[in-house]
Amino acid sequence: MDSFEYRNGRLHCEEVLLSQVAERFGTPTYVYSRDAIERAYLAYSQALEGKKALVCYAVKANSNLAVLNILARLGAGFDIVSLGELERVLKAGAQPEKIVFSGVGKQPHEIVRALDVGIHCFNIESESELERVNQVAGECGKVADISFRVNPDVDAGTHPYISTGLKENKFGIAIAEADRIYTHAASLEHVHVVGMDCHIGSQLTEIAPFMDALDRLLALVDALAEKGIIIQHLDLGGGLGVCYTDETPPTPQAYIAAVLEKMADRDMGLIFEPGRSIVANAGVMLTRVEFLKCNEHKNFAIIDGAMNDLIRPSLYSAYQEIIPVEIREGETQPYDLVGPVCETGDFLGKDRQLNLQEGDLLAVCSAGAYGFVMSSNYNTRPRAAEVMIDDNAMHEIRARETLHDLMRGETLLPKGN
Ligand SMILES: Cc1ncc(COP(=O)(O)O)c(C=O)c1O
Ligand SMILES: N[C@@H](CCCC[NH3+])C(=O)O
Repeated sequence: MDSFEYRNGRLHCEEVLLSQVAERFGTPTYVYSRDAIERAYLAYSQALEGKKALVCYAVKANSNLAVLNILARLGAGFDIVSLGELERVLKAGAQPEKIVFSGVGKQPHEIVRALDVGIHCFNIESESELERVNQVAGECGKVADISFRVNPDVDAGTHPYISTGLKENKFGIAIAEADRIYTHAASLEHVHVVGMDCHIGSQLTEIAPFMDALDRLLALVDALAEKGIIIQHLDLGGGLGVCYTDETPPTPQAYIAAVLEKMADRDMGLIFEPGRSIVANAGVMLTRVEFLKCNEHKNFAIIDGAMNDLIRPSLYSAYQEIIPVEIREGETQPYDLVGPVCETGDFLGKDRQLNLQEGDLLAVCSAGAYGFVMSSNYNTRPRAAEVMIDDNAMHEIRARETLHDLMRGETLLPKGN
């Protein structure tokens, strides 16, 4: 969160006071720092300089067009999981040959469009999907470059909902089956095997599980090479964790150095698909205290941001720091920070030591990843605004939804029957 700092007790992003952002755009509002996004991306791309490598930002973490455009300008590739994400990255200026298409359920029309624009490759997650890509490519008179997402069965040591590389998870093809499936794919006419990928989970704070997975993939690469199936690139997915509170994840530099060491002098391309580690700490969500409500058991601060705006605390019991936009001296008390949504699970933080008054502004930290993108209209609440701080200026990069937006596309039944 080094782009957000206190000066004289007031929280700033660069020279911009966050209280001014709230005044101008209201709350809840997501605020991102262009500088922080750029620095996080460059940590990856510079560590890979001179290598045959692509950094494909995982769009699902934050798909705002302005965010994507910042990354596209730096030459980033993109990891997409839907047609919607594909259209967004194209609009934001992505180079199609730097796009990889992940996800367990690609639909025929999505495959057609991806073939049309000429993406780098499809990360295929099952045999049925292989058949579908082969068939659709045939119908289009094309050959699709493909990679298989191999499930290496390693424990990423992260939250069970965001752990993806165990054999009980729905993702990828089982490593034990990979040899047979690759061999079959090599015999198909409309796919061309170019890569191998894996993604073992998100918010990993240790290098070891990545290295475990890499060892297993490299053994498979070697076994396939003996059969004449040459893997040109390895895609190690995303998953590098960030500091939300006191975690000490490896830096992208340390992680990449460990990967490069293991790759030694193999002549293979590398792809990384970082999401969270590019954007999480480049953003905060501003919210205002509406009411303080205290009883003999609890102090509640009812805030105007809720689980529909930021679902990570409710969904994963995720911890995100919540800090005052203006520090007030004096005694703190433990508060549960709860939103206006009609669910007991609607909280952004519990037992937080704060000195609060009604009307105070708070910043929920590390909200740049899996924040706005996972928001919803539950309780018919408009989705928040998004603002980018760029060169000491604030830019509204998405307006808060209006009442009109909240009913868009719906119709009443015709009268009569
Ligand atoms: C296939 C794939 N790639 C990349 C990512 C991005 O992960 P992270 O945001 O943890 O870097 C994800 C999400 O976990 C994913 O499922
Ligand atoms: N949405 C999750 C991460 C999921 C990663 C997507 N594969 C989070 O907020 O931590």
